[in-house]
Amino acid sequence: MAMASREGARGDDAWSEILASGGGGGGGAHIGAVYVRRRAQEASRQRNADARVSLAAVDENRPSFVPIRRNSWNRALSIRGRESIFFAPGTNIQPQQKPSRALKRPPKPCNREKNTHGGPPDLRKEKTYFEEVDAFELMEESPSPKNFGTWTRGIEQNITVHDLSAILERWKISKIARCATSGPLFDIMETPLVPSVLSNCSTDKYSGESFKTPEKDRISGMHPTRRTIPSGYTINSLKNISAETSIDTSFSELKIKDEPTRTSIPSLSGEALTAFAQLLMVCGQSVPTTLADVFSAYCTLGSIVKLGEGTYGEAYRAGSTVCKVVPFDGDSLVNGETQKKSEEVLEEALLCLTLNNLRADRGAKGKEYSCNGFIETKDFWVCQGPYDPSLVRAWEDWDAKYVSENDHPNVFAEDQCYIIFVQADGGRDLEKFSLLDYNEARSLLLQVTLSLAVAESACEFEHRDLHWGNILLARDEIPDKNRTMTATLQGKRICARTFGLSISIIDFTLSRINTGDAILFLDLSEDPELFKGLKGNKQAETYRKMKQITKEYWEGSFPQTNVVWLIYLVDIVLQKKYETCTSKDERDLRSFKKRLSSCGSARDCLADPIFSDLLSEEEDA
Ligand SMILES: Nc1ncnc2c1ncn2[C@@H]1O[C@H](COP(=O)(O)OP(=O)(O)OP(=O)(O)O)[C@@H](O)[C@H]1O
Repeated sequence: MAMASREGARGDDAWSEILASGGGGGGGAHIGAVYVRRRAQEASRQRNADARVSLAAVDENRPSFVPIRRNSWNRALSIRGRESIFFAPGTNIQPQQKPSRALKRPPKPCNREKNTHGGPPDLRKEKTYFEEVDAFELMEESPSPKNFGTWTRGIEQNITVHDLSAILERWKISKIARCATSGPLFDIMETPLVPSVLSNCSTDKYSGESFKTPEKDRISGMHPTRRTIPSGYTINSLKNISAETSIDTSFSELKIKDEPTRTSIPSLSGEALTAFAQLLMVCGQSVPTTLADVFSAYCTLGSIVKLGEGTYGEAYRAGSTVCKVVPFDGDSLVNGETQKKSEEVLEEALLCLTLNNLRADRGAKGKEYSCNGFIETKDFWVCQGPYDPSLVRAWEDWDAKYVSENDHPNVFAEDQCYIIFVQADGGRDLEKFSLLDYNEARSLLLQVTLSLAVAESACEFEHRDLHWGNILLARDEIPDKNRTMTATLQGKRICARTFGLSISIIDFTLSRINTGDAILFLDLSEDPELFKGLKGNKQAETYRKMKQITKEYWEGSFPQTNVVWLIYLVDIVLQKKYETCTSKDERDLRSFKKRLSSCGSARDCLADPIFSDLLSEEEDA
């Protein structure tokens, strides 16, 4: 079974082991809270079904790879409401059970390490936490948002450094409080404690086994979950907290009022903040700003170009960055869908920040795990107000050329809220990108495999939606066939030949990750439509394979879901082909695909002979 091989291959010298033994497993991970990004019924299934039908079939006799025109019907999926299951390190979790429990008050940040791990209080954590808050308050003293352009952050290549640890800590506390007031949607469980690696997403050393999310097959009797109450939490005390701190502060209370510079933020001692307030905090803002203010920090408004669209977001090029604009918290349907809520947007931001932590240029040197294959999120902004005319113009230009499936931006209310994800420009998505030759095809496959292997080993990452619209490619302007990229896997520096291609994986809407303190995932069982795509359609079949693998236990760690997307990717390469594709190339790719089906994780796949001449190991990082 996949899990067995995953565990079996974990060792001190992962890379040698991979080379020698044909691969290891998904590696260890951390344990924390589980948050379900739960989807609700959709408003416009039919629209998507129609689109699916129209584009799915390439050839009647051949399985289709082709999703709907705008990449996939899952674009129309909604994430509406989340359940939360908290569990302590070492816990075996059981799906969907809500036992009765009493919870105690959450400790303050300064006590958390002690309370959770039995060690001394970690004052460093408290310090960084308050540094984050201080930084935030300094921002409030900064020039008014009206003079946004003068702020010393987020502009062009400047990257805002977020204290993920502090953000997660605050988010968790607030989340618990929110859950406590909103009914029995979450569990807290405790088993013997092992250290947690809060928010570092395995960039520090850990011994994989200690931090692994419990596997489902362990749950069925072998290791019955001991559900007890972690110290410091009771339902009643949580309710008290939320009452004390007005956790139900409505969004309207936080909206821009007449005074633009300072919005009152719930007191720090109260711990809990609304998701909207936390989102502002993550963005380093006291109040929302305007779309024009954000975009003019990156480019002149006249130069904005729309690059692509999804159900939730419109991607625009702004200078050297790409800004993905996602409306949220509004009542109106957008593209037939309910808008995302602040909480969902906040959790997506946390996921992006966790993946950012894997980047080689972020955080501590000598990381155990690093890779640059996930799109870099440079910043986030909360905006409110009319859709800027410069964006409307860019939207209409794109529509004239490609015919948008999205609603015209004039549907948005004048006081609509938006989150802007400021990302690196990853290039063109695979759907539109033409590979030149077999080496580029292998480079694509290798970089995706390597990125997944690192993230899967570091933080139990599973993308779960890696269709061709979610892989971006860029080719070096000056081709250098000897170009390499490096990644770190369990402390070993790996060098991979790229043949001048670089890939970026985007769109983590369906993804699952273990931040070290929390598991973020989407409960796909709430969306049966996802699994009803056309028979023979490669993408639809891939969702169904994931369902088989996970047995609908979506909170669990199943690195094999990464493998099925790699198999899908080989199919795409075989289908797209490239001019110089020979029958030998095709044969090699087909046998690679066959071998993939016996892999249990992306890390297993990395050991495949198809990559062997492209990979080398560097001296210890
Ligand atoms: N960082 C980026 N660099 C270049 N192009 C991008 C970038 N981000 C997004 N795009 C373009 O915009 C398109 C839509 O982006 P994305 O998939 O993130 O939107 P979405 O609304 O999250 O989609 P979904 O409906 O699947 O949730 C992509 O397929 C790609 O063409």
